[in-house]
Amino acid sequence: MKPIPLKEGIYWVGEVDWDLRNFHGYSTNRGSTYNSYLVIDEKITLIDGVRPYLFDKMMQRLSSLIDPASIQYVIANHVEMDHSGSLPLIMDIAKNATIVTSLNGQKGLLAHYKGNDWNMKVVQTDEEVNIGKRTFRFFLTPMVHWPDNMASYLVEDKILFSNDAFGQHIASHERFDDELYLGAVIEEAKKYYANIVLPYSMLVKKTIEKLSHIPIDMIAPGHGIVWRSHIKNIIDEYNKWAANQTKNKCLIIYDTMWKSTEKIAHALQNAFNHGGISTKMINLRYNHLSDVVTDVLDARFICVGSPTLNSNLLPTVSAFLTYLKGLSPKDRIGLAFGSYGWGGQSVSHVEDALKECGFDLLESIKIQYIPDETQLQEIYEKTKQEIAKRG
Ligand SMILES: Cc1cc2nc3c(=O)[nH]c(=O)nc-3n(C[C@H](O)[C@H](O)[C@H](O)COP(=O)(O)O)c2cc1C
Repeated sequence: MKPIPLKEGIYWVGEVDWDLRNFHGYSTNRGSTYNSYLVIDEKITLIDGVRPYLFDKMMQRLSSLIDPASIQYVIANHVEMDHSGSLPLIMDIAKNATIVTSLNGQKGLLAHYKGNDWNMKVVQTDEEVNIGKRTFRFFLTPMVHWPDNMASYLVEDKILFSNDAFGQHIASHERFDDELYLGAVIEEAKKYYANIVLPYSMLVKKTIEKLSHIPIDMIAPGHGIVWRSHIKNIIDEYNKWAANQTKNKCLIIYDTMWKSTEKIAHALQNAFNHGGISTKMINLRYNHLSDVVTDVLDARFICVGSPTLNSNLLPTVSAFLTYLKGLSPKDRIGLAFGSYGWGGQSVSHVEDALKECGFDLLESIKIQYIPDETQLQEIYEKTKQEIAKRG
């Protein structure tokens, strides 16, 4: 349980969660970490914490460096329990410590951990707190992704403790971006952005703009690896995602009971391919929602298909549409399709959901029972024309 130095006197003291595979419904195939950082100065400062079941391991790391009772500041960048869950345990040990947080952080922490009488210092954007040789400057980042979020910048060492921003769910022995395969780290950062940050892209843009004025040697997020060699790469990616830059890529997302809807899906695939658009077939029975929305992040076309089941959608498609609406990606081109037997309500349900997302819709495709070769050819021709109209 060794602490890992970031710079002199600054250590990662978090914990790796090797077994985590589901994080409030987000599939974390590579596990995760909860990153807590310790700054040893005149006033010993702890930044964020771990989930309570990992507290003892975190304490072992801390205790190898300092007496945990001597912690004077605990910076709470975010109220969510993966970072704050061990705060009551820390405050029981560091009885004289002051929690440094945003105003919404204070409200959120007191609403989570009721009945506590902690010393708390509320900070604003650009406010500074001196801890000896070093100074923390705070940047409030409300709604990236909770109202309480903030980032803490260690001025002299040029380290940005960004909490959820720039994070990735990766469990690894390695702690830095240059110690792992960069493509995999960016892919996990993309998944994190799509599932957690996407609805708040406008605010992300503003945050990046604000941060562009400060020199940064390291970005130390709340999950995953610390950025020190590829800071420009991750900021460039964040800029693209926040600007909603899509590729000429089409997702054909569906489920099917007897493969009729799947036949339509393949006819659509051929039409998009003919238009020079790369396609990805995503059967919701075999793909996790959090992976599907990772693809949504940079796809221009989103086709969604469901057969009619009991006058409604297949539950997998329904769940996907609910998740998609919540994440609200903007400026996509959508298409609803599906097979039915008699009422055929599924396609209009998909259409309604895609309209609610604000997508520009291509003409929907609805086929009774099994599409034959003529119908599939018609779907192909019609979709080709629709795509051509969009340029
Ligand atoms: C359990 C069950 C319930 C169904 N309910 C409806 C329905 O309410 N309305 C309807 O139009 N078709 C209904 N169907 C018919 C299917 O939509 C139809 O068989 C369709 O072709 C299936 O498409 P798929 O092969 O893509 O699953 C139902 C089929 C099943 C198996």
